[in-house]
Amino acid sequence: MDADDAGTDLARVLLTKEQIAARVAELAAELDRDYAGEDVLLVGVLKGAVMVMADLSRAMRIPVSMDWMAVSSYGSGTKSSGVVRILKDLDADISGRHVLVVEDIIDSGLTLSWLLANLGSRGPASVRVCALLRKPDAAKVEVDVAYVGFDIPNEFVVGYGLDFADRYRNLDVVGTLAPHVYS
Ligand SMILES: O=P(O)(O)OC[C@H]1O[C@H](OP(=O)(O)OP(=O)(O)O)[C@H](O)[C@@H]1O
Ligand code: HPA
Ligand SMILES: [Mg+2]
Repeated sequence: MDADDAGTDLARVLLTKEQIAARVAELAAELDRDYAGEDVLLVGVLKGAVMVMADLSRAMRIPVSMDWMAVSSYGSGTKSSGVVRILKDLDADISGRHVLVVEDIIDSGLTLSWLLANLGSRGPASVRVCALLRKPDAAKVEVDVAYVGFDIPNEFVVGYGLDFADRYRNLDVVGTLAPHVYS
């Protein structure tokens, strides 16, 4: 689905599919350099990270493994509840492995800070984060994100994996939602 298909539901397109693809390719090249020769496990955080995981992993040239976790803090609203639940845990044992958490967005940082503590307690060789989007002005906790695609304004966004009430994930751009959709 593109911005035209979304019609008046989108207030503004923040990132076009070309901008997203170009930045994902740059991040992949950086990861190829930093993890060359290492055993790296990409951990995608469902469901939002599906698109960036698919595109980032395919743009990488080094071999990787992939696993998934499902945690949810937003439910169907536009505000983080701050309460993180594990809906699906990793299949892999990460002890001694280099873990790269792949996220669509760091908003308040609450989800990630909880996740990093949780993964860190499992004895990995390293844990780093790659997030397509980050909202610097929304941070409630500081989390160290090694790889960031774009810093964006503190507005609720949808597309490229990001949802509102489980919709708009299949939008090929990232944009802000018109108020009539959620009010
Ligand atoms: O920094 P935070 O304020 O914690 O927000 C970021 C998290 O919120 C979203 O997940 P969500 O709970 O909406 O689940 P979903 O990916 O299945 O939509 C997003 O994918 C991140 O995981
Ligand atoms: O801006 C957002 N949009 C969609 N999902 C989100 N989860 C955290 N922030 C956002
Ligand atoms: Mg969501």
